[in-house]
Amino acid sequence: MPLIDIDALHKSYGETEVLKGIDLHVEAGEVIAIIGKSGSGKSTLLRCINGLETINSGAISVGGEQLVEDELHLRKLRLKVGMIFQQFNLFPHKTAGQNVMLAQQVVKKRRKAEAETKAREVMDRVGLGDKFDSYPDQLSGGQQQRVAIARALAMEPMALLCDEVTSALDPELVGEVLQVVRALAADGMTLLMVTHEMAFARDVCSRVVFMHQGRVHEAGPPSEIFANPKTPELRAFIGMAAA
Ligand SMILES: Nc1ncnc2c1ncn2[C@@H]1O[C@H](COP(=O)(O)OP(=O)(O)OP(=O)(O)O)[C@@H](O)[C@H]1O
Repeated sequence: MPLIDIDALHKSYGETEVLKGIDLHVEAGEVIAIIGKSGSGKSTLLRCINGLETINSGAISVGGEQLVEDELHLRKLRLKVGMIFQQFNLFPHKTAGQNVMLAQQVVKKRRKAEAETKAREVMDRVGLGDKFDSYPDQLSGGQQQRVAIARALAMEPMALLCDEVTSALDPELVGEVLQVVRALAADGMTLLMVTHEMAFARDVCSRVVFMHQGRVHEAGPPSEIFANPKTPELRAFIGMAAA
């Protein structure tokens, strides 16, 4: 059974249907890039998987458990998938380490010592072992985003959803964050990432999903999607992205 199973997902905001029947099945260990024009529904799809948005119809399950919209269930589901956003959303008055410890203590009810051990382990994993006691404003944007990744990893999610995690960064800081994501992929983490980094999608992802007007318009391995796009919409998008 796929780790993330999405069937006939529909999502509207008011009268506007943003997701028009999405089917997507993600196996454990897959690294999927979601690409498409602004407004095609990419972020909304991730937010639905994480239970941040209610859905109108269809079904989403993670780890074999179906998303149903009662609060307790949604909270459990959010624990199974981590999400990383364009903005890092760190608490400015807490150190990097405390930021990584906090959700563990509040949500997972870990004791302080246990949360700290885990926080040190994941800070090491993102290459920031020496920044445990630094405050966010003492860190670069790339380092802050790596703290946000560490914070998600500390919750031991079954999959990570990444929503344009490099878009807010200065160009010279993009590489270090992608390097961390690349290492997670190599370690077997299941990743679903909305990205504008086409070279990264081509090199690292096992599958590329092209969204257009609320639907999965074309999907396949990067070799096919980039070298042999079948639809005019994908051809136009790739042409635009390369420009
Ligand atoms: N909370 C909301 N209320 C109303 N409309 C929304 C809301 N969030 C998104 N939308 C609309 O839904 C559509 C899809 O938005 P979404 O952010 O999912 O697209 P996207 O493909 O991720 O775009 P981008 O690349 O610009 O982030 C857009 O037309 C957007 O204006």
